[in-house]
Amino acid sequence: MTGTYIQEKLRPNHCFGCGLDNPYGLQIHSFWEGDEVVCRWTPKHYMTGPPNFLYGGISASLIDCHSVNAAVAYANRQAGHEEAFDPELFMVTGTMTIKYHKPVPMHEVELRARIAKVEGRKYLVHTDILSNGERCVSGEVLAIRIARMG
Ligand SMILES: CCCCCCCC/C=C\CCCCCCCC(=O)SCCNC(=O)CCNC(=O)[C@H](O)C(C)(C)COP(=O)(O)OP(=O)(O)OC[C@H]1O[C@@H](n2cnc3c(N)ncnc32)[C@H](O)[C@@H]1OP(=O)(O)O
Repeated sequence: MTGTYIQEKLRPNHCFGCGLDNPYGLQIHSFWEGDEVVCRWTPKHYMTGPPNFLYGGISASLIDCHSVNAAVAYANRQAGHEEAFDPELFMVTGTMTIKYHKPVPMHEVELRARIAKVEGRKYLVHTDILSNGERCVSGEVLAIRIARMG
């Protein structure tokens, strides 16, 4: 792992997926590994969908927040604000497409995101969810930069 977690640079943040200040949320912790943003995360026992497998909506939430946070980290890196993020650099999800390749077992998963394209305010991010190194879910998220809300 290189550097601290991306979410630590986004506080205060009560977002259900990525807010470290939301004790009821998913509490993802993402970090740079080369040009990819990585997160390792373990489901709670009550997050099942199909018996013994992760609920698909949780997979979508993980991909959503991990991808948007990756885009925010990328934009800050490009702007030279890697250590302390620029509070004006804020993004939301515009569009998200999820493909469920295989059911996700109820143990630790790894998310891997990479920035595929930047066009003006739009950041296209590809993220995979892997279980034991095998791709189970993939997502394409369009993060859109906006003026800071809240
Ligand atoms: C020291 C640092 C401290 C920082 C502290 C921060 C604390 C918190 C930090 C971090 C939290 C991170 C939180 C992560 C959040 C997780 C993900 C979510 O749950 S987000 C919630 C769900 N998403 C929404 O609610 C969006 C709702 N939609 C909107 O607000 C607008 O529609 C918005 C912003 C998406 C676009 O509206 P416009 O008026 O600003 O801009 P227009 O001109 O319409 O679009 C700009 C460009 O984007 C395209 N675009 C717009 N919407 C699109 C869409 N849905 N799909 C595809 N393209 C779209 C347009 O075609 C346009 O492209 P062309 O420039 O012409 O090429």
